[in-house]
Amino acid sequence: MENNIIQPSPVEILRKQIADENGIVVCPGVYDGLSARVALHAGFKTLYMTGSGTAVSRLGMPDIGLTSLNDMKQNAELIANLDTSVPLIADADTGFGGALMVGRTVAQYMRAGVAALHLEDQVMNKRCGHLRNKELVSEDEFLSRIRAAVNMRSQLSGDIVIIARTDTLQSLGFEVALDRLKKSIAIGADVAFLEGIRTIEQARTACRELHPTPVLYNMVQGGVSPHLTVAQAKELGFRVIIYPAIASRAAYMAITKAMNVVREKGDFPEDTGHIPPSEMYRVCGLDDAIKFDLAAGSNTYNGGI
Ligand SMILES: C[C@](O)(C(=O)O)[C@H](CC(=O)O)C(=O)O
Repeated sequence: MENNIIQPSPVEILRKQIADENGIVVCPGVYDGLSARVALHAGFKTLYMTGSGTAVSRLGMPDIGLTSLNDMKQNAELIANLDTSVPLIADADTGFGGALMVGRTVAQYMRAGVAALHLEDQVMNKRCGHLRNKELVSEDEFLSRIRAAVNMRSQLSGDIVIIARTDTLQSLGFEVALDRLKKSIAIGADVAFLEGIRTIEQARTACRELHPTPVLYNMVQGGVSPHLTVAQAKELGFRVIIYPAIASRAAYMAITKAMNVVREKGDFPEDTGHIPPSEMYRVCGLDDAIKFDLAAGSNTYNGGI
């Protein structure tokens, strides 16, 4: 029976994607069920759950350390399970506390079906990596976060890709940042994430120095890092590229426009999105839901919708 075929787990799929030295894993940032569905419908093979998008969408608050483990884990679980053949890389901020708390975070992300998570070295009162005046924890504290993640992974049966992110470049410089990433890799981190890269030269050097460990590029629109295409990032040596703000910015701009049109014109003209409701429901899995219902012998949707 079709359902008995053992599918590779999301983390197995991701490990294979990342292991391809000639490829680059392209991950659009998504922040909720709809943005994830649209990305899946567009054909992306890996997704990224943005903490920033989670903060603005779930809390209506900025990315300044307000999302809790529960907010992030619930969002990640929802997104990761829409299509388990497409792995999810999820933001885990600082891990939300000391070593024990980081361990809980890793365990909960693993149980939620998340394929990879990233942990950073900002203080708990963190902020978006592309803002000014970030505060950092000591190297020892950061490494204890990574060690806690690695230890929890080996304690549980299962797997998760651990991505070490450092925010030190802004205030402590390139050498310190690279050193923290190298030490994280020595402890067991699988992927390196140098936040806030400023120049192409830094990008190239980081990929070269950290090789063969895969390095992730954070392509934030309007952020501090150089604008790179997928092809350019690949050429520089990156093996993963995330577009964290792609969906949240698009939604923000489109919603703003639609709200202003209705408020100003007292009307909602055709060009502001007249699609039948079923179009969006289809992208959100309507056909599969109907198929499942019919196969169960229910006749709820026999007459169509
Ligand atoms: C990657 C990131 O952590 C995120 O939350 O998506 C943010 C991106 C953003 O704020 O757009 C970051 O700190 O770089």
